[in-house]
Amino acid sequence: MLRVSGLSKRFGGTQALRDVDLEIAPGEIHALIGPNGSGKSTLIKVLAGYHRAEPGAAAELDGEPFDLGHVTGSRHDRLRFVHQELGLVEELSATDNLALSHGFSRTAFGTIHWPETERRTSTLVERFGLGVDVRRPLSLASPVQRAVVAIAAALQGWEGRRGVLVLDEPTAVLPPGEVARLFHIVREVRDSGASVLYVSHRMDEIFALADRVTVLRGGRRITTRPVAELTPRSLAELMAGHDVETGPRGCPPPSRAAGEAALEVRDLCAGPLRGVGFTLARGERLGVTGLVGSGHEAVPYAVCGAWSGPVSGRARVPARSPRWVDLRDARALGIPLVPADRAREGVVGAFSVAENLTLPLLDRLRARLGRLRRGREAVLVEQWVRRVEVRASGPGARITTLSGGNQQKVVMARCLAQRPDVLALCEPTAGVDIATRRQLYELILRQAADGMGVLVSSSDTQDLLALCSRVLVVRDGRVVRELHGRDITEPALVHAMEGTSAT
Ligand SMILES: Nc1ncnc2c1ncn2[C@@H]1O[C@H](COP(=O)(O)OP(=O)(O)OP(=O)(O)O)[C@@H](O)[C@H]1O
Repeated sequence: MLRVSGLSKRFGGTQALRDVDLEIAPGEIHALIGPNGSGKSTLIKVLAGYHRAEPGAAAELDGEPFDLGHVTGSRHDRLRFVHQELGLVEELSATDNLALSHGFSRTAFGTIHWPETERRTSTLVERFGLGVDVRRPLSLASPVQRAVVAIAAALQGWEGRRGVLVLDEPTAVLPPGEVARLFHIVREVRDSGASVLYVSHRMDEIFALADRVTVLRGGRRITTRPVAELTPRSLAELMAGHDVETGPRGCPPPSRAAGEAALEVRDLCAGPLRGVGFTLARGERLGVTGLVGSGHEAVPYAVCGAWSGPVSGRARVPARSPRWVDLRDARALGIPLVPADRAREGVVGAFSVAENLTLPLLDRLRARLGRLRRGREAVLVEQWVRRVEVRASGPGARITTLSGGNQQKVVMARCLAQRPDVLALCEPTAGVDIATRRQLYELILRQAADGMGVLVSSSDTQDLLALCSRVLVVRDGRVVRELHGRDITEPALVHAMEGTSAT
């Protein structure tokens, strides 16, 4: 269905793709996998006509050649894309976003037929059953709902067509229940005769969904294999180029501290949350989880002062002050946040790696008369870039030129560089490859061992199993279960989230 050969792409000193070949068969789900920065998004952006390939590349779709050497708004109607950053206009509604690519329905007088346009949007979006309000601006929707709108936008007018639907890490912000729903849609698209190119870091997804997989490393195609011939371990080895541990991580070390509180929260109400309270000990890693809409993801935002809706409750960080703080002024608690939606909330796209990293530290780096001490800034940036192993062309590189996983490391470094007593994380490993995921886990565990309290909200059970010594399960806005140490298992978490019996 799609054949690409000799595809190379360079950005200044970075060779993002080297002579890559790719072939996708008709009706195939073809996975594309590789470590952060291996060139997956670049390949997709060349296919989409956003980047221009270097001379020598050739491509054809369903037997028709097309040119990868030009930048075009839309390469081919039979290549459809859902990009990592989703490509939505968040000030507009789902209806407007879908109409941007496929137009509005018109009345006989040529004016916009709103009821019909909205009905068309609802039909597409409701396949996912997430209750997206098709009239509200997408900035007010949840990350999951925005992902659904992006997928619906790509699927418009697709039914029964031959072509390739390209999904670049569509599940990065989707909780497990929603992933199953997405798989269903992806299979439906395949069964209707189309092919799918599916980029993911999650091995389980590739084994559950894909027929074949192409592995990229360092911008080169390492291999293309039927998934049935591989095991998670052999695939991880092909990705990393050496033997890799892929099994579930053993139980993380128990929390060092008992007693001394790092953070106390009482009567927290925000979004669906109805009076949540907990104490996080120094050195403890406390998880908060639940199904979509349970409210668990509001917890880190609310204690950092980053929740956009009304908040009530009180909290204190005893190491900073014995005083209780009204959660409407939660910023006074000084807790940094690693947010769920990196592109929207985590980085300033127009800033460099260094500027993104030192943004909250400017007071510390200011000399008399308010001038920034560039030398000190450079040393600090260099230390953290090395410590979290950020791969970038240099500290002055614009943050958006880094791969997703490397951007995540910069966000994490920015929070840790503040030397906080408490760190709050929301979906900390979304879009991060296996090796980087392990590095991030180790970094967090090390900081906790030094006494930092860690509050992590995640819908990814792997994160909770690898990081947490205690997990609060939230249902309908209340904590319904508390799991400790070895009791934190995948089935126990799922049963508690869903409110079903474990037997
Ligand atoms: N616009 C750009 N300018 C400069 N360098 C870029 C640009 N886009 C990508 N790169 C670089 O090209 C390389 C490949 O990046 P790419 O985003 O394609 O990786 P990826 O495999 O999609 O990573 P991830 O899994 O983290 O999303 C990286 O080193 C990245 O920093």
